[in-house]
Amino acid sequence: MNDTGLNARPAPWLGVIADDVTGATDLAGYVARSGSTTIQFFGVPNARTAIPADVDCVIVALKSRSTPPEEAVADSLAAHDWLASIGVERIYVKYCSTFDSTDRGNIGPVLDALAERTGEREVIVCPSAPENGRTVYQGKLFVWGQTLDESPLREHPVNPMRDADLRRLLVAQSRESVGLVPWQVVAGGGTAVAEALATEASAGRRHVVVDALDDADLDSIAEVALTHRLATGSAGLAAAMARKVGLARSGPAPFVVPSGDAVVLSGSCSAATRRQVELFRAQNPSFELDPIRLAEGSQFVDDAVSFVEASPAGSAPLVYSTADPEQVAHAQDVLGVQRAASIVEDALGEVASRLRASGRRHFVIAGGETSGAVVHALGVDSIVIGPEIAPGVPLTVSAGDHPVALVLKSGNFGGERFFTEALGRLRDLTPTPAPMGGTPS
Ligand SMILES: Nc1ncnc2c1ncn2[C@@H]1O[C@H](COP(=O)(O)OP(=O)(O)O)[C@@H](O)[C@H]1O
Ligand SMILES: O=C(O)[C@@H](O)C(=O)COP(=O)(O)O
Repeated sequence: MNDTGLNARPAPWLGVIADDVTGATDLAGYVARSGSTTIQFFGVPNARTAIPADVDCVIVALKSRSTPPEEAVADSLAAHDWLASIGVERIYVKYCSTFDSTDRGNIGPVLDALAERTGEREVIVCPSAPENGRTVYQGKLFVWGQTLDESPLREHPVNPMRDADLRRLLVAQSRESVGLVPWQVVAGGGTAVAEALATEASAGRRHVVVDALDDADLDSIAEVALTHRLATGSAGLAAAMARKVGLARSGPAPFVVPSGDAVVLSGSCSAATRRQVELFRAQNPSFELDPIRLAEGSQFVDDAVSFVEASPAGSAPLVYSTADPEQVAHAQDVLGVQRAASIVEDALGEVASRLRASGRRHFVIAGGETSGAVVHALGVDSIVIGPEIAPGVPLTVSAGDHPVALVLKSGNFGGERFFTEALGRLRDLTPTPAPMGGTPS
């Protein structure tokens, strides 16, 4: 109670700073699964942004995964300060479960800055996400049993990951020393983890990689993370924290999908998305965007928009730049890595905004950077999180007037038939229009 005798509005129990859009939605889906009402903003909201009542988890999705460290630090501190201004006392930094960062990696500088700003002495570093095959053992990151550097992530177009040793990766980026809590300790439970973290901190190792092989390990780590002002990792540890918190308040907010036609937009070149595109293309209208042809002016956004609009009514066409590593390398040789990426991102963003203007309302998007570009082009500021389609990929609807339904898929996630599954879920959740003169369903 406050001094007016009324219940003060409780602050969200978790504030999240995520380094990309699909990373944020990945975490959002897991947290919402345990009953926390979750809202995700794109970029740092301004001081006038209203937070709906009874929100349990507020996420700020940045686009900082590949930006220079100074920029990532400034954006992350701004996100922290805004979260603090709405009363959040526990911050979670969400990076990729495959620890994606460039050569001038910015995860270290962001953790250094947030450790200082929050005053946290023991910074848990735990990218483990067992449901999506990411585990950490003796400080090494595994992806479905392969070490990170031997997994398909070694061929990522922008952040190729060629080392699996998290301590080595972080030491190269951070001004802090980096410790380890090995699995043998984690298996001993939360108290053992807390003691080991304290030992590492008193030896001067402020950032501490913590092993986790499964959800039971994450539950032990979550016990400790919930006593900290700052914790960091992928969606896995945040999900374990949400499980411990349980149904925070009133349960998930009502979730209404607007009606309209769908389009699938894919800019991810991950192994998982390449397979999803290949299977979907075989049975649905599809249009390939080629960065070299776009750059030289022999292909235009108009071509893709016209193609989608000429596709059979009710179909969900695919527009994609998804390509295999040789094709990507060729485009990068000709255009440069960043230019190839931005040509594709700009084109997919423009395709999306033109299709929205002509009435399309369902957008299924593959790729983190790609999703960021599309959401920006659509002018979406925030989304409400709905049910999950696959681990780490929830259905979402934009907040405010004229909503659109968005499925923002991390490149690596989803089964082989993901696009068909997502479109089916969208159809199932869209209210059927009432017959003329009838009562709406
Ligand atoms: N054909 C292509 N050639 C070069 N770069 C591409 C091509 N298609 C997509 N890209 C770029 O590759 C990057 C893929 O990253 P992203 O969208 O985050 O996918 P993921 O989630 O798989 O990492 C984007 O920046 C995108 O613009
Ligand atoms: O943690 C994860 O693996 C994802 O949430 C994620 O961040 C993936 O990144 P993208 O593949 O760039 O979408």
